[in-house]
Amino acid sequence: MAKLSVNVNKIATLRNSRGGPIPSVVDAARVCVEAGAPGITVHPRADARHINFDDVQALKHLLDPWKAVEFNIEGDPRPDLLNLVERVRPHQCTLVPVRPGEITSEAGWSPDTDEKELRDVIARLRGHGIRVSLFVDADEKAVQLAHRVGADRIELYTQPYVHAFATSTAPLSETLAPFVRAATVAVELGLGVNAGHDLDLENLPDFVQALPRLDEVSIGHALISYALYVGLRQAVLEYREAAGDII
Ligand SMILES: CC(=O)[C@@H](O)[C@H](O)COP(=O)(O)O
Ligand SMILES: NCC(=O)COP(=O)(O)O
Repeated sequence: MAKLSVNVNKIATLRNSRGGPIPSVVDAARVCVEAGAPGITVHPRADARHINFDDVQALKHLLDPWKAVEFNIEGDPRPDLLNLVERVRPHQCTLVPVRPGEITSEAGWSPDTDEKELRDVIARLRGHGIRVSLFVDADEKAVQLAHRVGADRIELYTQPYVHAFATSTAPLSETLAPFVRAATVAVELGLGVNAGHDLDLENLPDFVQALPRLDEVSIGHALISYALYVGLRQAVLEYREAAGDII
């Protein structure tokens, strides 16, 4: 079983497409938590293509009274984002590498990333009581990096699993093996295990079932897209069930 954290980036994408206030990110997040979602995730990118800093502050205000709901802010460790995270004090900050011009996340932190910068950023955020997760590929060396730089958790970048799930003729166990191994190493090192990117109702159950530990899955694009057909409350209920959260 894994806790579902709903990424509401794409609500802001739709909102920004017309330049007005609707749909409301806060109203959408409220529907999610009222449907029992244990977490809300946002990724306020430098270009503010969807979630902006005002959204983050408004979500913090919404979620504060919901003591059982976690707020997760993702992003690259740029100064303005770190200052925002220090002001907002979310439960978790997920550090994600960002490549110029990317449409979406394309990979986790490389195992040969400069450790000092990451270690200093992580110590700064943890000093405020914020749990830090490091976004990594399913690579033992990247998991070991996360441990060396003092992260509390890893977040496994699941797009390679999703792609193989949809296209590969190899046994599913082969597709899952790197993720199982990476999660096993993480547990051995005392790290928590999160996962995310392109997960959906089809590929999620097998992934949740296979890993030795999975604390959280953050899901946005597929869930919000599905909600366009069935409604946001129903989408959250189905995704909670697919994540193994007993409804
Ligand atoms: C880290 C991750 O895989 C997702 O949070 C992704 O970065 C979402 O960003 P977009 O919603 O801009 O695609
Ligand atoms: N960390 C992954 C996330 O927050 C949502 O990714 P996606 O489901 O929008 O691909």
